Amino acid sequence: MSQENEKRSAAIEAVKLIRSGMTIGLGSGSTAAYMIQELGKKIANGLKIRGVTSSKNTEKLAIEARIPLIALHEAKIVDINIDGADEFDPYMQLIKGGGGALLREKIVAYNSKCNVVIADSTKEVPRLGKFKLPIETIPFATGNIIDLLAKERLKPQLRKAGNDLYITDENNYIVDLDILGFTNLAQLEERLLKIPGIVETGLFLETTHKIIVGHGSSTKTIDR
Ligand SMILES: O=C[C@H](O)[C@H](O)[C@H](O)COP(=O)(O)O
Repeated sequence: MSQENEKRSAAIEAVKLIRSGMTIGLGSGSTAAYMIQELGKKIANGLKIRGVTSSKNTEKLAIEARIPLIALHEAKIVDINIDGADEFDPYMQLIKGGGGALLREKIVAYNSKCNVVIADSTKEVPRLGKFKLPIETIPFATGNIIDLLAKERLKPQLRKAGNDLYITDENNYIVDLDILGFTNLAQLEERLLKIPGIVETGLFLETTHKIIVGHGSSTKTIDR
């Protein structure tokens, strides 16, 4: 329960950054869901914003919260993108994609002026990698990608949803990798993105400007 309180506190703190007229990137996951709820309350009280969603699930929540939505291309550039993370380290590097939304999330982050991450205190780690790194792969290539990455000591696991394979919003697969033994994350990212069929990785190494972490009943803010 306290983890949920921390998520909610971080989300509420992040929403304080939002002003009328802004275009907001709406992240995915349980922490982002608190932010969407909070934005919905502010909109009911007169806040005028537009949202760009990062997943089908977020789109559904945003519609329920009555947040006016526009397509990414209509927005061109997002003013503030608020999203969760599965892990963050002291260099503001992230692992994302625990919920499978990493591809659209990375696209929204790339097209945003300011990226704010909201998280509970369990997400803060000295070094990324306890959480398995999700990568999004094209189904046609996935078997060969798994064979290759197994040889590169990344212990690839094809993600399942119950008895079925997990399918992303872009109709791809997710493969989870064990990156604990890898210290040069930029090099790892470059290596992975060179393999045809890997569409994107859940490593967000340079995009984050601000992290708001729930700590007990308060929050801590880390700025770049
Ligand atoms: O694919 C999911 C996203 O990257 C989420 O932002 C991430 O998994 C964190 O989710 P949560 O806030 O539920 O821990």
